[in-house]
Amino acid sequence: MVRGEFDQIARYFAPLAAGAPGAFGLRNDAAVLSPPPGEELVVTLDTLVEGVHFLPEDPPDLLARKALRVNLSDLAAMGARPLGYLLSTAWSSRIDDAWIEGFTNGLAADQKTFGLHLLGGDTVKTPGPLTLSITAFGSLPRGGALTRSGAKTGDGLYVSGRIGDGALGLLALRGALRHLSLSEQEQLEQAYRLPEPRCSLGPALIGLANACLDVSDGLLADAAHLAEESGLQVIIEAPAVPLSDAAQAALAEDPELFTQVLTGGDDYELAFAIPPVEEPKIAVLSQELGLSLTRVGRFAEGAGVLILDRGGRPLTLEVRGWTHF
Ligand SMILES: Nc1ncnc2c1ncn2[C@@H]1O[C@H](COP(=O)(O)OP(=O)(O)OP(=O)(O)O)[C@@H](O)[C@H]1O
Ligand SMILES: Cc1ncc(C[n+]2csc(CCOP(=O)(O)O)c2C)c(N)n1
Ligand SMILES: [Mg+2]
Ligand SMILES: [Mg+2]
Ligand SMILES: [Mg+2]
Repeated sequence: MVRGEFDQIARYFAPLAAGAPGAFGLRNDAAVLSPPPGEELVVTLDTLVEGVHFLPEDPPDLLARKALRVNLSDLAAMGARPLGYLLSTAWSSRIDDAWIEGFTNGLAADQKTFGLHLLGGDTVKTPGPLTLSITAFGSLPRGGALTRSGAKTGDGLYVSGRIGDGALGLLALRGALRHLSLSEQEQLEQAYRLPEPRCSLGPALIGLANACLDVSDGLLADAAHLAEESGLQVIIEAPAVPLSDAAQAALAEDPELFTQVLTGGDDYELAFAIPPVEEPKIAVLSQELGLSLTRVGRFAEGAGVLILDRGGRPLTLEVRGWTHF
């Protein structure tokens, strides 16, 4: 069964807005939102399209959480803490009430985890693929935003967590990593379906990092964005790229998969530039957050991205990351 549009909003979406007074119970034309005193708003939007960003069989609760999390990752990349979000859903013909219930249960769980509420949105039906769009709002101390453009020569390039699990997870879901154990495949699939936005790390990097972004298109492509915006070259040491045990097992069987690790995307880790004087603080922060923060390279005079193998020789890769066109 599928409820009518307004019935759906009242039944499934209004409860998600109950904690946000400015959302008026989703019974008005727009929401009212103010950042905390002394802070400024940070806004971002990402869209997920079935077949492009997720698989038709992805469970609705995980998909909802991924849609929210990719946006939280962009807020974290700027150093912002989440405040709230708008949700646009274009339901395809296969979506029924049970599916929507799973979807909104996923949102409810992550609202709790990350401390934000639904503020409003839009519900439409589409003859095309299921399409979800979230606009997330966050805030940070006035003037504190991290950007992609501040890296300096000699800064270290760091990444959070592990790189490549998301991209390998998609391969696992497509049946391309059958040589791995079931638990290794599941670990990678989980990384693809439910990324971990680094919401505590981002704000902690204000005053430490000279530049920051989140890795969504692939480490090479996104490191190249940092380099370009900062007017520098970025040099990445391939052996330093942090890999999970499951990813290492995948690479042991097929070293060619390293290209996927570097360019496949779906990581939602932060990549950031740290000046040498601040580098000792990164180990402390890593301890405090219980999150590995790994130096994978450095910024130098020049342009573009250079990736070096174990012997310091440049690797040549045809692709750098995901692009839609
Ligand atoms: N259609 C658009 N209209 C206006 N701004 C856009 C549009 N598409 C992208 N942008 C802006 O371009 C910049 C880069 O967007 P992009 O989507 O590549 O970054 P991202 O969200 O960090 O990456 P990803 O989409 O892979 O998660 C952002 O500032 C974004 O707001
Ligand atoms: C089914 C399926 N096929 C391929 C991919 C890989 N992929 C798609 S978009 C994107 C970059 C981020 O998106 P955007 O830049 O649009 O925010 C990546 C890495 C996927 N996630 N699911
Ligand atoms: Mg985007
Ligand atoms: Mg981003
Ligand atoms: Mg994004």
